[in-house]
Amino acid sequence: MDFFRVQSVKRMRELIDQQVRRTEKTEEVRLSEALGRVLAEDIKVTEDVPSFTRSTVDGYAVISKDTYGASEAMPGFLQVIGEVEMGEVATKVIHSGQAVYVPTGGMLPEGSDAVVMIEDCEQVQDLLNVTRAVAKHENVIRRGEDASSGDVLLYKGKTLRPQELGALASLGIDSISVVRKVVIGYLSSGDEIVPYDTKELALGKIRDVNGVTIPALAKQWGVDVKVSHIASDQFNDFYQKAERLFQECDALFISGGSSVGAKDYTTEVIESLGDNDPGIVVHGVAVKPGKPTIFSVSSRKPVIGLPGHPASAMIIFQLFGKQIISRLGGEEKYKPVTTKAVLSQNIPSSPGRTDYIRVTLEEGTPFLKATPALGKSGLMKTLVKSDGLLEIEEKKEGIKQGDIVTIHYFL
Ligand SMILES: Nc1nc2c(c(=O)[nH]1)N[C@H]1C(S)=C(S)[C@@H](COP(=O)(O)OP(=O)(O)OC[C@H]3O[C@@H](n4cnc5c(N)ncnc54)[C@H](O)[C@@H]3O)O[C@H]1N2
Ligand code: MOO
Repeated sequence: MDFFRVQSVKRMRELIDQQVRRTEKTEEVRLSEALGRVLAEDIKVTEDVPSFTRSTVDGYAVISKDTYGASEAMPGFLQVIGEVEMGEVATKVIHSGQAVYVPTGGMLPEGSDAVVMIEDCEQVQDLLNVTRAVAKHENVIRRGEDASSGDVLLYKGKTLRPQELGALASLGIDSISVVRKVVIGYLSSGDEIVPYDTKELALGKIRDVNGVTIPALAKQWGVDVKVSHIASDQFNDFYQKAERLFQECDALFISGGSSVGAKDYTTEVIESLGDNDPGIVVHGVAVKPGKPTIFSVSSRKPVIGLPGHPASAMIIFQLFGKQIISRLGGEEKYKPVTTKAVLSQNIPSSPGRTDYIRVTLEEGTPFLKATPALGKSGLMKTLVKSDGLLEIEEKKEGIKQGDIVTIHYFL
């Protein structure tokens, strides 16, 4: 087999970062539709949040200095001059020696700079016995403390999580510019592959598994996927199906034929799409499983040839497909979701390639326990059993029972 442009995993990642550019297209979305989307603009703060200084507790607004030295043994005395209603403007002005009752979230009256909790004082008619001193700004959120007019609240490239949506809501922002959703194309190839809903399977045929796993993974990442009918091992049929998807999508993923068998047209088809500039950048990655991976860029679109074996296809899509999609979607930095675990048995490995071992995770203290789900890359059962992938670096000859390892979750 002639893998003429084999690269390490690290180099493959660098090449993806270099070659794959964010889709320039943006769209306006309502806040209620913006979860998981990537901001296409910086969001400037145009008003102070909160717009008034608020209490964080039920208590009495005071001038902090008036409480200095107050204790259980030696309470301080203040005069209560009124109370603030929730949601209303505080109209009273506090002078030295005075206090005003405020509920949690209520506005602090002018002149006050802290709040004494009701647990730390006792009101007898209009006299307040304060048994604990408060520092300046204790138990309050100051005007503009959350967001101050003129600041940048969120930068372009930020993926919007519930907390970012909450921050936007606090500013009253309902319409934002986000990077248009990435649309990927997926195509299974091979004369032996038949639609997965085929009831009577002819001998020699197998059901299309990758046509289900790869689009499902992509959907889990919030990507729109167009799935083509399976391409046969005939150049024209294969090319036409690939070309249609290539035109309609931001990136194309093809499974099968990435190796170099006699009837494998994948390379030829990939080279026929678009301007083929720079064309195939990588053919073969020093990785197990998934060595016969193809990475091409044509007419500024990435095209990936995934190895046909279902575990290899899923693992390669997880490793590099996720990175490509994150870059197309304009995310500031691709962050794999990982956890530490302690290994339950020795695993040998050959130096010179990165191994990805499927593992099952079990509870454990202080680390989760990782047990390899070993098996051939054509088998589904090891994937079904596993929770994530364990990476064995290129230079290592294996890892030992008891080693602390990093696991990439299947996401
Ligand atoms: N002589 C060599 N042969 C192979 C080598 C090698 O180094 N020397 N590498 C092997 C490795 S590693 C892999 S991985 C496969 C990759 O082959 P292809 O990407 O060309 O894929 P196919 O040959 O088309 O398929 C491989 C295998 O997977 C099944 N398959 C394909 N598509 C699907 C699908 N959509 N759903 C389910 N299963 C699928 C296919 O029937 C084959 O059994 O090459 C090795 N060969
Ligand atoms: O390395 Mo291949 O991807 O056996 O399965």
